[in-house]
Amino acid sequence: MSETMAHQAAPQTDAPPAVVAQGLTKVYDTGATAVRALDGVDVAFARGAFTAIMGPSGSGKSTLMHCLAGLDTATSGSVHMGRTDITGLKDRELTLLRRDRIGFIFQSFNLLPMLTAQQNIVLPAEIARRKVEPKRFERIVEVVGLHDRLDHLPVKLSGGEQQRVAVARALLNDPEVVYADEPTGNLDSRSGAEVLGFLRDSARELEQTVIMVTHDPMAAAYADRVVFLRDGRLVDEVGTPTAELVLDRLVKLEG
Ligand SMILES: Nc1ncnc2c1ncn2[C@@H]1O[C@H](COP(=O)(O)OP(=O)(O)OP(=O)(O)O)[C@@H](O)[C@H]1O
Repeated sequence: MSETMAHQAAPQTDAPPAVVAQGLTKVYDTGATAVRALDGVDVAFARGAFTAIMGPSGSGKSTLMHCLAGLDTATSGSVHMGRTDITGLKDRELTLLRRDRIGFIFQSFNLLPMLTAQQNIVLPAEIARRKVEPKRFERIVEVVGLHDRLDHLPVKLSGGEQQRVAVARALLNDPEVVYADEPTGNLDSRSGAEVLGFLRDSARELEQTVIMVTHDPMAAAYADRVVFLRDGRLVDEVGTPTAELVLDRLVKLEG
């Protein structure tokens, strides 16, 4: 999807971006030396857009994602989700924010082995005592193509199918943002392409905001926009990325 289309897909209101970080700084105090993992990051993520975060190893990608998603707290600066300033929230409030407003997809799928695909998909809703809308469930299962796999345990599913279950689980609650951390890191290239296609479709068709950390230029090419970190700073970005363009920028950053 072109950047223009991504912007057209956004609702025509004066709603703020899905996520905004301002002056985001994270210092890890490891005793002898302090590591400045994030050094004043300003970035906004549009609603309904699929954005990839890239950068050399150690540039701060995971730290940025963890601070944006309320999994870690910043040393200074702020993170807004919509109109909510999440910076000052207490642990309990952050837990509820993650449960009710965010979907997560991890490299390692994180499915419960004793539950079927369907049970895994609806588990977060059940824990939160939230009613699952049958239409929404059907739609999501259709998008990720899992109809004939719903009764299977994870061990009976391929890696790609397991990650599709994780994608469905993340999307079911219609979260404001889905964070994906190297979602294709454990998949072969065909299964990876499928999962990335679903993430792209969920942004296009469901207006789902998706923010993904990846090392892989091919994966980043599925996004509407790629932002680049180096030494904890946002140093570049590309709209309407291709794998070649992303690789070119990465090589420049690492050089
Ligand atoms: N818990 C921690 N304690 C101390 N330093 C940390 C901690 N977590 C991360 N760091 C440091 O912060 C910097 C950024 O790390 P981060 O994991 O965010 O980078 P990254 O871009 O995700 O790296 P990679 O691509 O290798 O996963 C690195 O120098 C790292 O060593």
